[in-house]
Amino acid sequence: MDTIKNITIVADSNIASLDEFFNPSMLGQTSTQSVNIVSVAGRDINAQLLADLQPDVLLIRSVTPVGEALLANNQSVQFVGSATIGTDHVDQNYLATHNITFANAAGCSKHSVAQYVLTAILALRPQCWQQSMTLGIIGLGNIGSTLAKYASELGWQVLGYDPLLPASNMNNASFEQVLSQSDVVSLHVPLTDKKSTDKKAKSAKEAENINDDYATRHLINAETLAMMPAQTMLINSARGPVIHASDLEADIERTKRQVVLDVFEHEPQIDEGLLSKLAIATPHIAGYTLEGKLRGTQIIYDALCEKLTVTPTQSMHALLPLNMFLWSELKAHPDRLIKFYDIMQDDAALRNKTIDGQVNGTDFDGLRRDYHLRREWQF
Ligand SMILES: NC(=O)C1=CN([C@@H]2O[C@H](COP(=O)(O)OP(=O)(O)OC[C@H]3O[C@@H](n4cnc5c(N)ncnc54)[C@H](O)[C@@H]3O)[C@@H](O)[C@H]2O)C=CC1
Ligand SMILES: O=C(O)C(=O)[C@H](O)COP(=O)(O)O
Repeated sequence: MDTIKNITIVADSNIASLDEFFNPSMLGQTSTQSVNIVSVAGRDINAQLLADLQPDVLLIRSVTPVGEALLANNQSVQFVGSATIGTDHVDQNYLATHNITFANAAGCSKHSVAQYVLTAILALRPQCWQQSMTLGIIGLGNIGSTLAKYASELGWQVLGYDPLLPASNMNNASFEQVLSQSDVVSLHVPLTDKKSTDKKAKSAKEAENINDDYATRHLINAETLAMMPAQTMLINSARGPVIHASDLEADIERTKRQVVLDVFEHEPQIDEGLLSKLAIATPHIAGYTLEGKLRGTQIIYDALCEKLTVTPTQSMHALLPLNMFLWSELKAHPDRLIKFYDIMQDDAALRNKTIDGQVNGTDFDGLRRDYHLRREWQF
């Protein structure tokens, strides 16, 4: 791609600071070269649009499925960047076999999501500021391990389960132990699927390094929910289909469990039956801080610069206003939580969109598009 004169980029308009990062000067272009950036809603990026625009670069977030259906007739795209941690919407094997470079933004919002989880717990159980409790964490990668650090700052016990990592003082329990012995269980796994007998699908999983003995779709279902005492809170800020939605609804009906969902199995449509039973519900914004989103953009910008063999010159730090949100201050003044993050406001905004027994996809996406990005607390 370093020989391309003019670069055409199709990008999800929900990517933060697109123009500040992806312009001729920041992409090392000379005065005779141009960067044409077309930004559209992520769900509107389709094969026809790519055929019409013939972009060199595709920049997405989590709502654009990328694979054969999108790229079968592609002659132009050489780089796909997803400004997200999750990659379940991208067929990475398809990209690799078609010689298309892929980058995602691993870890970009790990503090933001961990802070979302902490806020949810402390909003629902303020006594946990003073009292020790056991936090169960399923998935101890970037977000799970960051959450564990906050938990230990608060003097909480951590029971962690991650079968793909070595045992450690954090990775210290079985799945059953985490579910049955925790006061709160928080999910931080990627969305992955079970073994396929189809050879092609199997090698795709191998290429993406997914160990499907531990597939996470419907990891939380009627059987696993039954392992959790009724008073155990459940939080999902990973991916909706990690929890079987109708099993969860039946479980809450039976146990009156406190459940916090940022992600939903049938997102972006949310059924009021489930919504009305949740302790906190938010529209997939756990990672939506200014820092989390800008870091996502920075990571894919750096990767594109590498592909273009130019030195990255834009830095998110030049775009960030002063951040006054210090974790040390909040820890010393728990009564300031609402000023750091008013999670109940996000909850109310989602519930207020209920019409005719559901929140529709347009309204759900609108809440995300127009979200006032919060600030990440400095740890
Ligand atoms: N709600 C939101 O706004 C956001 C949601 N996410 C979601 O959070 C997920 C986790 O993010 P990171 O921690 O950064 O990813 P990561 O890749 O750093 O960590 C995921 C961990 O889960 C483990 N894992 C995989 N299968 C497992 C299983 N069956 N049981 C237990 N552990 C398992 C892996 O070994 C890995 O250590 C992402 O894949 C994404 O889907 C990420 C960012 C924002
Ligand atoms: O990074 C991820 O993974 C996420 O879930 C994102 O924060 C979600 O944001 P969108 O990509 O859907 O804007």
